[in-house]
Amino acid sequence: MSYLCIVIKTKGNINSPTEYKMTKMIKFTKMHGAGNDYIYVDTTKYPIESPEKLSVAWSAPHTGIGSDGLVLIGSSDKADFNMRIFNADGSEAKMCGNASRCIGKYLYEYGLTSKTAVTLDTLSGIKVLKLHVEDGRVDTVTVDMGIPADMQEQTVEACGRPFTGTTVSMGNPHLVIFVDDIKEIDLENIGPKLENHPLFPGRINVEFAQVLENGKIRMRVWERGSGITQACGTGACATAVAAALTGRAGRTSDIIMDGGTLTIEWDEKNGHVMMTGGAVRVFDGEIEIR
Ligand SMILES: N[C@@H](CCC[C@H](N)C(=O)O)C(=O)O
Repeated sequence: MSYLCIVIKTKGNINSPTEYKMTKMIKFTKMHGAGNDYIYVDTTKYPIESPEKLSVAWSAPHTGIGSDGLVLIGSSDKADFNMRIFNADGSEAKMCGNASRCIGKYLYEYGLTSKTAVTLDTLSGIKVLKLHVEDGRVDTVTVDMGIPADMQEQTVEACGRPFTGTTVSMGNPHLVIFVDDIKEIDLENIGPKLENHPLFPGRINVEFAQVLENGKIRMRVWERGSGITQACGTGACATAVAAALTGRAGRTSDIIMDGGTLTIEWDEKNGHVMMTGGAVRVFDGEIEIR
């Protein structure tokens, strides 16, 4: 089977062409985890040269495919597979919780692995994915997200008012702010101000959270490089960690986001954060690169 179609168009004399135009067809899969949607490309079959630019172009809702960013699946000499994640603005992040679950589903259901424990090489280290399979399909995935770091209380001003939150790194940086009523938060305006606050020179992901009853936490996220998304896996982990650290919750929380819920357990013994949730394939497609 041929996966790559290359069309070379020439202008002028064939012996001294003045311009070559190469068109490549790239097969991709659109997937989401709790509504956090990315375009997935298997780069072992479709190598990609400028993922930063393609992430911007393909993520655009009207002129592209429409997504929160681009995820590249590749091979690794340290783990079973490799993941690279690009936000909708083309910036590369070190880790993505929702994408790691979707990759687990992709690998198993497209026959790239028959393992149900898969290791994934990311810029934030090797993550272990445990696939929960039902009737040959990956229903949910548990990811060992590692040990949270850089936890600190911070007060930051935005839109003329102070916000006190907890910073948590889950490989990528988060600022988690607990509020009494999440509906009162104007995330569209406050989010970008906090993301780009001078206190965070590398920019930051921002989560607003409200504690509900029975270990449930309602959270909304403004993602660095992508804006408001329906969910953030690393953000859900950061929220659960911040809630436990500040005595607002125990070691296990259900984080309810706009697009779905993730269960987060912060293991008391080894300090690792375990994230469990679904992964959904939306459609397969083909797109041309010129
Ligand atoms: N949506 C992701 C995180 C993606 C990267 C983030 N925007 C960053 O720049 O750090 C998740 O599910 O974790």
